[in-house]
Formats: sequence, C-alpha cells, structure tokens
Amino acid sequence: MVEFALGQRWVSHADAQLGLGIVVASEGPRVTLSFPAVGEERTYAAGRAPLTRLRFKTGDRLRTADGRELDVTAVTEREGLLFYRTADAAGEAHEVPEIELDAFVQLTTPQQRLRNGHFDRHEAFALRVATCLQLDRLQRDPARGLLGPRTQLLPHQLYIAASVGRRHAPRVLLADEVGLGKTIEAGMILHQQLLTGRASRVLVLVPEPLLHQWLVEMLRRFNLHFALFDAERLAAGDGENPFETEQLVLCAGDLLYEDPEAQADALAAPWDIVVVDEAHHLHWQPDAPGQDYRFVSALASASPGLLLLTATPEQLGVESHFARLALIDPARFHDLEVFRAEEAGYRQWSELLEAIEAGRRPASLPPGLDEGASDAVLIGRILDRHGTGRVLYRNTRASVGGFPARQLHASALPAAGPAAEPGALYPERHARDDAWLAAEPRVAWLRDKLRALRPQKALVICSTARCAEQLEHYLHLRAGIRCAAFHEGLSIIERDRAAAWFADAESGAQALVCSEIGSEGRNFQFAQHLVLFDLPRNPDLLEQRIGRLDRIGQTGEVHIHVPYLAGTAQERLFRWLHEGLDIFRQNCPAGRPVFDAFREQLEATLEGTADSDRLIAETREATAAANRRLAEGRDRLLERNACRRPEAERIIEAIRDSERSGELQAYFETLCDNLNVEHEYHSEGCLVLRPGEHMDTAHFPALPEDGRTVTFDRATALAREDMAFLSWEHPMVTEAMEAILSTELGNAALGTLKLRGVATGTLLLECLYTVNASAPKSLQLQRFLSLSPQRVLVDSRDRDLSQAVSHERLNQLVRRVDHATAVGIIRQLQGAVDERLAAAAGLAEKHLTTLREDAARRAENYLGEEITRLESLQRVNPQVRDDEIEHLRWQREESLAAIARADLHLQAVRLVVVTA
Ligand SMILES: Nc1ncnc2c1ncn2[C@@H]1O[C@H](COP(=O)(O)OP(=O)(O)OP(=O)(O)O)[C@@H](O)[C@H]1O
Repeated sequence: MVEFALGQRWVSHADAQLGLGIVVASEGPRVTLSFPAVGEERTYAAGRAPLTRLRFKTGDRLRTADGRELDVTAVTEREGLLFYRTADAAGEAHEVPEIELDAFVQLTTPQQRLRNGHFDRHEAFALRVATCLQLDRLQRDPARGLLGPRTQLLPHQLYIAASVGRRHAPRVLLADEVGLGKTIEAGMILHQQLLTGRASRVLVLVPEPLLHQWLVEMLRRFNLHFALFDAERLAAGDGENPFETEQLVLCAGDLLYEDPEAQADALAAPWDIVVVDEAHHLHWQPDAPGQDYRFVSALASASPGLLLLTATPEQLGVESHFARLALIDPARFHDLEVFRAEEAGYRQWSELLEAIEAGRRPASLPPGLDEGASDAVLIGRILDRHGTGRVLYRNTRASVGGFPARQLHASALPAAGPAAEPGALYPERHARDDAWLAAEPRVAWLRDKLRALRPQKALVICSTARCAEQLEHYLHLRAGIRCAAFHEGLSIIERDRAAAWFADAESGAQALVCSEIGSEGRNFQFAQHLVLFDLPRNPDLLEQRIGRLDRIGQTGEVHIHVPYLAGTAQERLFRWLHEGLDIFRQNCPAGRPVFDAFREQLEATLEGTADSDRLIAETREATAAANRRLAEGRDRLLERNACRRPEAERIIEAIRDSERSGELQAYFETLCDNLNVEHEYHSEGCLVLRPGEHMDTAHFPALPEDGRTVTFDRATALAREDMAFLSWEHPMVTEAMEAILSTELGNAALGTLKLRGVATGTLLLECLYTVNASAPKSLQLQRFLSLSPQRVLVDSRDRDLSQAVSHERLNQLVRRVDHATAVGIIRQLQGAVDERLAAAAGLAEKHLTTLREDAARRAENYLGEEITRLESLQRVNPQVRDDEIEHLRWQREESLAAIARADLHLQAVRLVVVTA
C-alpha cells in the first residue's frame, strides 16, 4: 500500500501537464493533491492513484520554486519527506526540502521519465534510435550539403560546389560561360555553407531585372527563403537597421549604389557571405573606381565570404578583370603589371601539364614542384598552384559538352528610305516618333517571320527600351501577334509578368520583345528562336543575348535569326561578327580581345571609310590565333581546374547511392506515423502529406495546413515543380529530425518479452548514448566526432548483451504492456534499474575514450594536413591568404579542446522484463 504524507511531491503519469503536485490531504483511502502549475486540486483513490513520487538522485539537477537551478549531491528522508543536499553553480551548498521544488517540473530526461512512468510507445523509441543513427550517418556523408538542391547532377557544378562549398569563408569568382549555371553554383555553395553552419548571414546583390528570378531559384531549388529588399523595405526600418532584421537578403545592387544611407546600413550589418551577380557591371578604371565598385569593395573587406558571378570576366578588358580579382583577394592581386606578366606565362604551365599527362615528364621541374611527387600529385599541384586557380572558376561549353547546335538564319533585306543610309547601324534611334515602323524593312520582315514561326515562341532582342516598346506595340496592335514587352521603362512586376506570360506554354505570348536588359541572366531556354533585331558591336554582349536560349535546359536546336539591311553598316557589322569572329554558330572566347584590337578599324569600316573584306580577313586570322592561344593556355588551365572529372563523378555517385537506397522514404514514413502526419501513396516514390488531427506542429514545422505532395525521386522533382523534393536535407526532414532529438519523444519505453532459456523476471536495459560536444557550429566538429550513437544492452547481472541481441531483434520481440502494469513494474524495479543504468553508463564510457582518441587523431591529421598544404602552397603562390592558415590553426586548437571535453548524453532508455 502506498504511503502518502503531507508535503510530499508526486507527478501524475496519466497527465504530465499537471506539473508537480503536493499532497495536501490524505484521509483513509483518499488522497488529495494540489497542482500549483495549473491551479487545480485533485482527489484520488489512494490505492489506484496514477501518481509517481518524484525523487531526484545524486547528480540530477533540480529547480526550486524561486527559480534556482541546483545540482543534487545527496538525498535524505525524514518523516516521509525528502531533503536534498545541493550545490549551486558557485559550489555553495544548500538544503532544499521537497516542498520547495518548482511545480513546473519538466520530466524530460530518459531516466526521469522512466522512473516517473512517462512511457513512450516502442515505435517512438525505435524512431528516436533511428534518428540518431541517421543523423550520425549524414554528418559523415561525403555528399553532405549536396543532397538537397533540386538540380540535375551536373559534374562541373557539383565539383565547384563541393570544393568551394566546404571552404572556410569562400572567396571566388564564378565565371562559367553564359548559361552554364553560375546562379545554381552560387546557390549550391550557399546551401552547403548554411546547412553545415559555416555561414548564417548572406547578402546577395543582383541587377534589378534578375531579382525575382533569383528569389524563385533560391526558393524552389534550394529551399532558401531570401527576403527581398526594395526601396520600400529599405525605407521602412523604424529606426532599426533593415539589414539586421533578416538573415538572407536579396537586394538590387543599383538601389544601394545610389543611396549612401542604405550603403551605411548594409555595411553596418555583419555578413558571412556577400554575393554579387553580373559583377562585370562594377565600374573600374585605374585610379578611378566607380562608386558601385568602391561600395562592393568595402563590403568585400568586411565580409569573410565573397562570391562574384560573371560570364564575361574580361568584358571590359584585362584591367577590370584584375579589379574584380582584387576584390576577392587584394593581398594577392595588388599589381596589374605582375598580373599581366603571369597571364603571359599560362601557356607554359598548360604545356607542362600536357607533357606530364602524355607521360613526357621533363627532366627538371620548375622551382616549387617536388621532383619526387607522382604524376597525379604533380598535376593536382600545378592546377592548384597555378595563378588564379583557387579563386577563379570557369567552365566553357566546350569543356562541359552536350549543348545543342546553333543555326544561323541571316536575312539580307533591301534597304529603302532613310534606313538605307549606309552608315546607319540603328536608324530607328533617330526617329522622332513611331512612323519609322511602317517604312522599315526589318519590321515587316519580323512580322512575317513571327507569323511563319507561329506557334513556336521567339525571343526578340533589340538594344533600346524605346525600340522594344515601339516594336511590341506594332506587332501586338497592328499585326495581331501575341507578344509582350520587356524593358527598363516597365516596373519590375510588369517585367516579371511579361516574362511569365511568355513562358506560359499553353496560352502564353508567342514573342517577347526585349531591350538589352532582357539579354542578361534571364532564363528563356524554353524557346528555340532568337531574333536579333539589331546587333551590338561588343561580342560579349552578343554572347549574353544568345545565352538566353543557349543555356542548360535547352532541349532543341537554337535558331538565331538576324535581319540586316544590305549594303549598310548593319551588313558590315553582321559580316564582321559572323565571318570574322564566327560568333553566331559557336562561342568565341577570343571575341573580347579581338574586338579591343580591331575597335578602330571596325568603326572605320562601319562608317564606310575602310575596306570590309580586309578587316574580316584580318579579324578571322587574329581570332583563330587568339582562340588557339586561349585554348592552349588560360582556358585550358582554368577548365581543368574548374572541373576535375573523377572527383565530380565520385560526388555524383555518393549522391546517387544515398537516393537509391530507399532509406529516406522508409524512415520518413515512420516519422509521419509517429508524429501524426497522414501520408498517402500518390505514385511511385511520391506521397501526399496532410497534418493529422493530433499533429504536433512543433515536430513538423514545415508542413502547410492544406498538406503537400512530396517526391523522393530527383527526376520527378525536376519535372514536377509543384512537388517538394524530399531529401535528407529538405527542411521538412531536417527540422523534424532536430525536433525529435530536442524533445523527449521516444526517450523512455517499457515492455516485456518471452525468451526461451532466460529466467522470468530478468531485466534487460537498452540504452542509447550519443556524444555531446559543445562547440560553435562553424567548427564543424562532426567531421571528426559525429553523434557516434552507442547502444548498450545490459541484463540483470550487468552482462553486456549489445552484440548478442540487436536493436532490430529486440523491436521484433518486445511486447507492449498496459500503462498501469508498466507503472507497477517500474515502482518495483526502480532500485535495480538505477543500478543497470550505472552499469550501462560505465560500458558506454569505455567507448567514449576510444571515440575521443580517434576524433582527436582525425582532427589532427585532417587539419594538420590542410595547414601544411596551405603553408607550402603559400610559399609558391601568394594568393593563399594568411588568415586562411590562421583560421585553420584556430580550428585545430578549438576542435581538440572541444573533443577533450566531449561527454555522453543518454538519448533513450528502454526497460524490458522477461516474462513467462
Ligand atoms: N543543375 C541544374 N539542374 C537544372 N537546371 C539547371 C541546372 N543548372 C542550371 N540550370 C538552369 O539553367 C539555366 C542557367 O543557369 P544559371 O541561370 O544559373 O546560369 P548562369 O550561368 O548564371 O547564366 P547567365 O550567364 O545567363 O547569368 C537556368 O534556367 C537554371 O535554372
């Protein structure tokens, strides 16, 4: 018979919400408790009360009603009441009678919950164990950070993402050719840095027309919710720095470049990574940097990470290319002349590389290269130590391969009227109104071309907003062609709406008429026809225009239509670009330097004062020579460095392995079952999820009220944007996993089993420990010391049965018992259970020592190796920054200290009693 005494503290195992009760009356067969936490009194039949006495043990931490947290050092009992000897944080002793305990007691540790009869179902226990094991596996997965993005697995992107995304404070120039996925690469790097805790605050600056596209790409491909900062948002600070109110900010660069106050705010907020898209726009002249450049430069020095994106790093010449590299690493790129000299030496490195690859290793190597190193190591080092290797990544169409062909359709039109003026490249620019449209042969040609192409979509690009506006009016109103305009005269919302209408496959516009702003960054690869209503002189701009269609995701041939007026400057420019540079049918890496070299001659030819054929012949020769030089030197080295195929293939295989195993779906369904999320089969690899009636949103924060269809299959996710792509890195999965471990769900269970040959009454105690090492997230301690779950199974005689009976086997054998019986069992066996817990902890402790030693060795090896590598690199390649090496040393020290402090954390406990 249970004895109750006034002042004792009991908890209700039937209703944990009541908190800690106090016995206020005990008369005969009835006992009354007051529950101060909820302001209620309850009376029970003393023999059947669903109550458990709260007894803290030495080593537990208790909380008093006046809010003190104290560690129990001894427990005594006097006249039926418990008195705790405790110590506070300063080590001072206090005696606490149980009456002083806080009523809002949270029994959350597995020991407390087991002792007090707060049991979970065995399924929840198994889920907790599975969650620990999976988290541990994921922390060590070679594809960590790369599983989540909803992208095709393209080697050149994954290689960059893996090598840059794992760096501390990455600072790089992503300079892939137009349309190869720089935005995606930046997203992958950010995703990885954020997921692994290396970064948490990011500022992205993009040209205004690309804001929305960035916002959508970050969300749908990476589940990254950026806050969009427009003029209104910047103004609505209420005295607070708006940049400090969000972690991930996306902002139009121009908005900041023109606003000193906003610049000051942006600079005052701390960033881990700053991203600048279309970075070639930043103005720079030797000794006269533009204000945009100066601002980005200030941001770049304040932020540890920096990603600059540009498809045409040399669009404005080698000086401004150098200026962008200087933003990334000012210590390394401080002298333009030295940089020029280095560029001249690229070819020599490239030749050496090829010779080694072909088995023709020279007898002596340039200084700094180790004669004893194997060919593979040597090749790696040359690439690594070469000029811009670590800071500049450039993939080209040629290196990536698999792009569809381009077809050029040039139309020479008879010139007539004012347009016929031989020097007029853009005659419409001089028109006062739109009367020119009726007389201009290219307009009539465009109308007929679009009609002939119908229903195929066509992107029309011309250089000015006025021309785009007038053409669209004409085509729409006078020629009855479904088209929309896209130019700087429209608001950003109007532009996005126009682009979306054009993208609509079924009832969308047939044509989109863009000014030059439509030629940058935008995704129009669903169309196969590009009409160049006029042509720019600058080959890089032309490459940008063609890149709208000729980009990743283009499935058909790209048709480029060019109308020009015969016998005018238009024809001469077309011929120069086509016959001289051959830029329509394929990318022309040498376009920019050749343009620089022939600029004056080209102008004279356009004006009709120089011989066109001669210019073309000279240009062709110079282009071929420059392309060859680049291919043999700079480009070859850069491409090799941008993507090392074998490594990229290994990463892809690791991602595929993880997806093939089907483990995620099985785990996720169990997760849903335990967290009251309804899941229904939708199709192969796809589920429909709905919040169940008793779903705890704290466990499943990312599920909308009206449910969500999800897929575990990458191909389906790429085709079906409406479905969430569930990977181990999707917020729905990561947040639910974190929630499980941060609550008590599944941490205490009790059951029985029958086991032939084992005496009735035998206890089996199954404990799961994880390693707890408190360290800043940015240390990435999991690389060396993961959760390392340790399962220990002991019997009544403290024998270690961990190997003899597996967790899975126990799950199959164990039977649930009703709650009242379970409470009865634990009351009876409390002392024995405490002893078994101590024995299990002793066994786990032995493993901990080994784990700590292994982790310390791993940290020492890995970080030591990194430090040595960077130190030796720095001797031959000054681009390796001092602070990178310093940071690694700090990491090593802190990691070793945190590993030494690591201790065990009991995650879950299950008591199993053998019955007859
Ligand atoms: N791995 C991928 N999986 C699926 N789509 C991709 C992938 N990589 C790129 N894309 C798509 O290809 C297009 C080009 O990618 P992105 O915009 O990142 O290229 P970019 O190099 O930044 O282009 P630009 O030079 O025009 O700025 C986009 O539509 C993008 O969504």
